[in-house]
Amino acid sequence: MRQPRIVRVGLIQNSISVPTTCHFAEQKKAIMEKVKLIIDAAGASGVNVLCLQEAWTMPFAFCTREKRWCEFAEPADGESTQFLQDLAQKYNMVIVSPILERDINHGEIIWNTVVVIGNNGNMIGIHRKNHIPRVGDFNESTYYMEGNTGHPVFETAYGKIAVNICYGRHHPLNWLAFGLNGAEIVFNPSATVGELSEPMWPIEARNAAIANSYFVGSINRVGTEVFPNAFTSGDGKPQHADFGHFYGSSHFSAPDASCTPSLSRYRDGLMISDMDLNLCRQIKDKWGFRMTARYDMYANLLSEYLKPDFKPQVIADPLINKRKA
Ligand SMILES: NC(=O)NCCC(=O)O
Repeated sequence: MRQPRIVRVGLIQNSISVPTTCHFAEQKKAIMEKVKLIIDAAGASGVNVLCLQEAWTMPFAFCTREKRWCEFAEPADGESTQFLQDLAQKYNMVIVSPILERDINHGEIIWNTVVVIGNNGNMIGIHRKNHIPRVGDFNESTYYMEGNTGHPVFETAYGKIAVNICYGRHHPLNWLAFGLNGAEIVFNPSATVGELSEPMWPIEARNAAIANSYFVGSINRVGTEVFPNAFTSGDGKPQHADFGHFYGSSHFSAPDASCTPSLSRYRDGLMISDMDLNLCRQIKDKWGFRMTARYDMYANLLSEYLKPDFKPQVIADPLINKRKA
């Protein structure tokens, strides 16, 4: 009986614009100029909520473990947020902006953060990446720690949104927590390469959308970023100067298990999809996942598991070694 709640949602994937050897200010400016054109296209298309890719203002330099890339970090209300605030207001659009944050009020430490900008150009709030990868060349723990902002859901003019940043998509409890807080759309801005994660990419977000009865917007950058100094992955293989290929393939998943086609593996792109947020409740009513979830049972297991004297509940076959030859 409710009126449809149609929201037009956009995802932007892009490569960097100039080589990583250029002056940092030039690199950032070039990316901002390129992304502005795509945001303008989203605005002209009537997008209501738009999400950019992880650390969109910079090359994904964390593989290098060189600290000079921290130069790209900026306060949550800094240059890129101010740049996007104007565009959010101009296009009456919510913009989700993942950046490298420098927290000037807390010792200038660095976080992997998303800034949520309302359609009036106001800053609604921030969220910091909960799970930090230590896999292959993704040595991000060199730069920032696990986030301290929990699982906020941002109530915007167009719906309740949340952001599960990149590696957090491998953690089902992270997806769950955004759902428990009432998210209707969860964005997953990412930076990941084909050799590492491509077989997982079409599965994890889609599973999360089904299990949590919400929409998911998955974004990955595109291209191969070559860095000035070679680095190793600590796996005995030769040193190298790039991560491999960021495979794009941004797409949406819906709570009814449907999904859109993906953007290109190679080119910049803007994915736009209209979604009726009523589907979240309709699927909850149909499947009853929340109702049947037995959260009390799992809360109990988790609290037992955290105790130092926890013993796994394993029932061994008493005849396990008794088989005659
Ligand atoms: N940026 C990031 O967290 N990448 C980790 C690699 C992955 O999760 O696929």
